[in-house]
Amino acid sequence: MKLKQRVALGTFCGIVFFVYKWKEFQDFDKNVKQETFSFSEESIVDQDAIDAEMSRISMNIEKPAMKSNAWEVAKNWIHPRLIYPQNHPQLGWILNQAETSKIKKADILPKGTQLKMLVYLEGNQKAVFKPKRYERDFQVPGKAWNGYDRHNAEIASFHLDRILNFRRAPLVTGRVLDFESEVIPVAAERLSNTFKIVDGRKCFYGVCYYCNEEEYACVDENGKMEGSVTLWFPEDKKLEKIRHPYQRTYNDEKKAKWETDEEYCNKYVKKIEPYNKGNRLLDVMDTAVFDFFIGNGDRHHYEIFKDTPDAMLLLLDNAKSFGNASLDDLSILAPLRQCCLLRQSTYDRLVFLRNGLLTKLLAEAMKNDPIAPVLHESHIQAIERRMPIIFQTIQGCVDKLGKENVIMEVWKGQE
Ligand SMILES: Nc1ncnc2c1ncn2[C@@H]1O[C@H](COP(=O)(O)OP(=O)(O)OP(=O)(O)O)[C@@H](O)[C@H]1O
Ligand SMILES: [Mn+2]
Repeated sequence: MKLKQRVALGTFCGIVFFVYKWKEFQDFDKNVKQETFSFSEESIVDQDAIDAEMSRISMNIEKPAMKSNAWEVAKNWIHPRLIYPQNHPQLGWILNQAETSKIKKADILPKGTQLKMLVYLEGNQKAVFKPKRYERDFQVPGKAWNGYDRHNAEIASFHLDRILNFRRAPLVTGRVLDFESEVIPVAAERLSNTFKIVDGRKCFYGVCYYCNEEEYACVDENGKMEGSVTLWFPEDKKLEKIRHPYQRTYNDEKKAKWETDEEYCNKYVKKIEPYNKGNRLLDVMDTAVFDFFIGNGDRHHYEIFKDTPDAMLLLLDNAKSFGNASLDDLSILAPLRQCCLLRQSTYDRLVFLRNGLLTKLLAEAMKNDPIAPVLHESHIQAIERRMPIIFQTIQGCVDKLGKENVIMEVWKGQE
């Protein structure tokens, strides 16, 4: 062989070898990716699924062709593990009824620590009215449980419950009351005993644990009082209050067990009923995700339907959320980080909703609420910012324990 031919052959073999090795390297890379399971993979955008979801979430106030009244429909929706069905085209109508029905009686609701009223709507439906205390752009300083209740947070959280498809929150709408004509004439004496006039405006301070004469809600310059209306559960659905296993001490000097021991869940929570197997602990995980999105650090207790087998953890009382949009309180995610469990359907849902769809749906859901815009833009941005933090937390668990030990539809308990 001549020198030129030898060089040509050598170069050719070199190229073949390089291409072979390069391909091998790429395949290796692919294998590694498949094995380690990473959230950075692009999710497939299914436009039909997105359109279907947009129409599921959008609200139509027209009365559907049916005989029953709105309260009956809402009552019949309730199941031990769901408050309303996945498809609920009647919701807009039901909430519109809650917004417009005549108030037959307004009373105090002495339960709880926060200012509110109990109203009786025409057609025998009770509802909780939480009044507006802050302007939308006000950022509540301090911790994720500080400040007064936020009526708009109650509304936004309900719609988030729909979008995440948890369906464990009672139905909520905004409502603007004309205090003079809608409340005063029907106020129970114990409520009107808490009425006062401040700077020429009608106000009430109610009866509750923290209620007092100096902390009141007032009408605006037009005599209107904005608030949220939460439909009361049917009387036969009695509630049982349960201490949350990740309850806070609300005391900087005193840490709760879960704050000092990352093994708290494995050592204690996973071993005791009702968390040792089944749905409850997975409900607690869903709630941690939910509360982290909304910035609620105040779930000291939760409620379930009493005497109900496999009862859901109700997402009742979400008013201490959407306070400070710049605060991402990671301690709210502690249950997820420590227990390292997540329902498969919740995980799938989060994958579907990331990359902006969640807040798009939320905007669609709330755009026609009577008190729209429900949330200040900063809170919408906060929700988007919190999504990748949730995924990082899940990824941390999966890296440690493997996907099959973290993400599951049913939890069978510790071996
Ligand atoms: N929609 C509802 N249906 C039935 N019961 C309800 C409803 N809303 C509230 N309640 C009952 O009233 C109690 C107080 O309501 P809520 O938790 O909203 O008030 P709160 O003042 O924020 O309470 P807390 O200070 O404990 O956080 C609840 O624990 C529950 O038992
Ligand atoms: Mn509360």
